[in-house]
Amino acid sequence: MVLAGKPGRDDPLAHVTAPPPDETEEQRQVRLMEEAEAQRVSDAIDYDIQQEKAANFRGDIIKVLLLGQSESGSKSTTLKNFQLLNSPKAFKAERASWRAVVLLNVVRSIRTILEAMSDFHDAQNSPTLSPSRPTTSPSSSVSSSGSFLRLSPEHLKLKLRLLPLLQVEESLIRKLTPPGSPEFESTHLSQITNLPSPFASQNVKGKEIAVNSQFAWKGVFSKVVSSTRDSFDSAELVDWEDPNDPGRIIHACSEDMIKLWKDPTIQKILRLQQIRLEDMGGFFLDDLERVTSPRYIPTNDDILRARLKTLGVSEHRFKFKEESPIGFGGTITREWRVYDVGGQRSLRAAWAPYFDDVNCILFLAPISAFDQVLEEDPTVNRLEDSVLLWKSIVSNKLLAATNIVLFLNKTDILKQKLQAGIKFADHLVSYGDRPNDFESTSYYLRKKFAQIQKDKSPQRRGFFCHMTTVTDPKATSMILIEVQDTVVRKNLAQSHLVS
Ligand SMILES: Nc1nc2c(ncn2[C@@H]2O[C@H](COP(=O)(O)OP(=O)(O)OP(=O)(O)O)[C@@H](O)[C@H]2O)c(=O)[nH]1
Ligand SMILES: [Mg+2]
Repeated sequence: MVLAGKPGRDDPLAHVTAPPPDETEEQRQVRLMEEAEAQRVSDAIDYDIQQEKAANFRGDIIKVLLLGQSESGSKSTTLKNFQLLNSPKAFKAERASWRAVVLLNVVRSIRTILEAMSDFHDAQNSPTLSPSRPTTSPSSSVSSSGSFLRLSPEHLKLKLRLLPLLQVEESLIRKLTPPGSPEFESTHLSQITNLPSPFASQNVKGKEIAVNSQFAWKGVFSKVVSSTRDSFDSAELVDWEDPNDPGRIIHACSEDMIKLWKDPTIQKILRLQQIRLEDMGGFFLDDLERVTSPRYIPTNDDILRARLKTLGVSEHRFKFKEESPIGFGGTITREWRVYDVGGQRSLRAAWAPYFDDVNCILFLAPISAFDQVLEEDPTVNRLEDSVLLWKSIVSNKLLAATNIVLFLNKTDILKQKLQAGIKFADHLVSYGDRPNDFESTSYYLRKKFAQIQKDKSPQRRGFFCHMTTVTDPKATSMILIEVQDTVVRKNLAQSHLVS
């Protein structure tokens, strides 16, 4: 039968959206009200999208994407610097929430030492056992100074006394990543307490807690206190009387932790196994007395040094006032949207959807990582990974007109490593016999990144590069102000070009 021509019949959705044939007057009124409300919501969304497009076009909204490998030193730390610079009050209000992360970082460092002691002990006692770290071997019990290394009964007692910390770690992680949260599967360490020896578990080694910034982890350790007072002190959020507060056990273990970290034999064992805790994110072992004290609240510096791996992508908005470019002495407010992403290889596919409308990419390359390998793939050198990532970002056609600012970061650690005698050329053969100092190595890297950008960019773009230590808030704030300035100027120039 031919139905064409009958009103509504040639619209395939007509019968789906049509009112039910037996609709009462009352039902009709309800339906019409619901339809009107749905239309209102839809119009409001359309309006918001239009407004945002217009604001984007005028340069009122500036979108910044932070990119770089995991622990690049770093995206989340740079974001914290943005927060510190543009909304210091909000940053201060969150200080107490970071206490759990600092304590977790402390416990993780101690676990690394305990595992190194176990490896060393096992390798010493069973010459046939394949040591879990490449540099540990029975013969490695002779230190570089030639003296014979041995763990004493006192060391083993110390280790036993520190065991409760492993349960603290587990309970901190459980609170930060409750079952059902996306992070739970990737980070939980529940096996650790079920094992006869907590150090026997190979699969927890190197596991690091990751938290999706969307998840409200900052609230999980807090008392419920609501306050809009300006003088609000985030210490009020901590329930200091809570008998289950993880800080209590950590405080009780404080003296033993200090003893362990300062012990010369332990230091030598760590060196033999090439473990440099002081170069890793979240290093607080030199501040144990302070960070494990009762009623400890992290300082701004502590928060910048705290390490919490990112999963997913999160957006952070800041209002930023600046002088009007037209020169009437007034100010204009711009909104900055900063996107922090997880840098681990498996998470990089999530970056692409952000490429088509960001105004600026801040690319972070940890240049201190020249002698390290990726946690997710130990066959890949971390500096090489950063270089390859840089190549793929600068050559990406979607990003051809996007401003890219490069931070060659962790310069403090690079300096320390070179001073400690670690040879740059041993890991980068092309470096040849140039001097093993900071000036030469950083100059070499700067040139290398610049050359790649020049060769691979689909169209000409300026090379904006900063040598950074983003855990230094003062120096970083100056750099960020400069970056903000450059991006605004470039953005204005671009919008004039298109208008
Ligand atoms: N010493 C030193 N430490 C740094 C520097 N930059 C970052 N860090 C530390 O390195 C660790 C890792 O930094 P994050 O900002 O968490 O790294 P990320 O790039 O966000 O890493 P993912 O979330 O895994 O992608 C943190 O503990 C930082 O405090 C630096 O310039 N010097
Ligand atoms: Mg991060």
